[in-house]
Amino acid sequence: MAATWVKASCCSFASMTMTMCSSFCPQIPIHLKLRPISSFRTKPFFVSFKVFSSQTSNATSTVVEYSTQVGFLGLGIMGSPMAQNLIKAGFDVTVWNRTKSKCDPLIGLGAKYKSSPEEVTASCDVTFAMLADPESAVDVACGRHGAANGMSPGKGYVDVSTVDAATSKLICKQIKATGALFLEAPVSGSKKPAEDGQLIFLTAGDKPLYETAAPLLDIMGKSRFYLGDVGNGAAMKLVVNMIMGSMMASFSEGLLLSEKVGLDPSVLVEVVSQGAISSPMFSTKGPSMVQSMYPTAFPLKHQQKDLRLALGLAESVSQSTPIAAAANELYKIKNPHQQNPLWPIKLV
Ligand SMILES: NC(=O)C1=CN([C@@H]2O[C@H](COP(=O)(O)OP(=O)(O)OC[C@H]3O[C@@H](n4cnc5c(N)ncnc54)[C@H](OP(=O)(O)O)[C@@H]3O)[C@@H](O)[C@H]2O)C=CC1
Ligand SMILES: O=CCCC(=O)O
Repeated sequence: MAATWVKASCCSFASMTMTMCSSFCPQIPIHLKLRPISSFRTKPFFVSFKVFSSQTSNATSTVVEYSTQVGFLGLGIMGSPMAQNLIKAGFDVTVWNRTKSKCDPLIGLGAKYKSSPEEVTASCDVTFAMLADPESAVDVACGRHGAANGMSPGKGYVDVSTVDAATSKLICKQIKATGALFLEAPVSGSKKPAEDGQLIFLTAGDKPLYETAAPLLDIMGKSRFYLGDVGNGAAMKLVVNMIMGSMMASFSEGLLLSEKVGLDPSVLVEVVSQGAISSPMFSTKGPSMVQSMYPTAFPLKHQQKDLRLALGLAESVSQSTPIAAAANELYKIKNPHQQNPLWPIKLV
C-alpha cells in the first residue's frame, strides 16, 4: 500500500480568414471554407476544423473538406490520439514513429506512412512532432534523416513535445535555416484530453504558422495561447508542470497520512473536492489512487523530466524553488524497492 500513493501520483498522470456566418451556433456542426491568411501557403487551403467562438471557448463540431498534407512524428501516449483526431477529422496525415508498429493502427485508419522524419516533412505542408524529451526532439528534428532535411520554404514544423526553451530554440534555428516556419506548441492535458480533442496549446514562434495551423490545433485541442517568442511556450508548460508535480506529491502524502491515522482516503478525496483546494486533477486521479489503480497516462519519467527542466528554468533566473526540488527527488525513483529519504514511506 505504501508504494501506492507514490506510484499513483506519477502514473495515473481563422485566424485564417474565415468565409463564414458570424452568428454561427457553436452547437451545430457547420461546414466552413477557409482562405489562406498569408503568403505562407502557396496553394488554396481548404480545411476542416472544429469550430471555436474564441480562443478559449469549447469547440463542438468538426467538418471535413481539406487538401493540405499533415505530418505527425512520434506516436506515443499523446501523439497517437492527436494524430488519430486529425485523421478522423478528414485530414491527409502521414505518420512516422521510431517503433514502426505504433504506426499500424493509424495506417489502419487511413494514414500514410514514411520511414523517416525527413520523408514525412518532405511530403507534408505542416508537420507535428510529439516526442519524449529534449534529446529525442532534437534527434528527430535535426538528426540524420531528421525533419529539417525535408523542410523548405512554404512548410511549417510544429513541435508539441515538452522541452526546455534552449532545446526549442535550437530546433527552431535548424528548421528556419531551411526557409520553413517554426512553432513550439507544448500541450497541457493528458491522455484523455488528447483522445477527446481537449488539449490546451501553449504556442510561440512564427505567427503566420500559428495562424495557418490554428484549425489543426483546434481539432486536437479546446484552446490555444499564442505567447510570442520561441521559448515562452516551453517556459509556460514547464511552470504548469512544476506546479502539477508538486501538488500531486503533496496530494499523495495527504492520502497516505489520512490512511495511517485511520481515516478513509476516499472521504478525504470527497472533502478536498468540495473545498477551496478542489482540482480536477485530484478529483479524477484521487479515486483510482485510493483503489490502487494506476493506468499510465503521464509516465513518471516525463514528470521528472519536466520538474528537472523547470528547476533549470528557475535556476536561470536565480529563483528558489524548494518545493519543486523536493518533489523532483520523489519522481526520480526508478527502483521500486529503493527507499527514498524524502518520502515518508518505504517503497515496496
Ligand atoms: N502523457 C501525458 O500526459 C503528456 C505528455 N506530454 C509530453 O508529450 C511528450 C510525449 O509524451 P507521451 O506521448 O506521454 O510519451 P511516450 O513515452 O508515450 O511517447 C514518447 C514518444 O517519443 C518517441 N521517442 C522517444 N525517444 C526517441 C528517440 N530517441 N528517437 C525517436 N523517437 C523517440 C517514442 O517512440 P517509441 O514509440 O519508438 O518509443 C514515442 O513516440 C513528452 O514530451 C511529454 O512530456 C505533454 C502533456 C501530457
Ligand atoms: O505534461 C503532462 C500534463 C498532464 C496533464 O496536464 O494532465
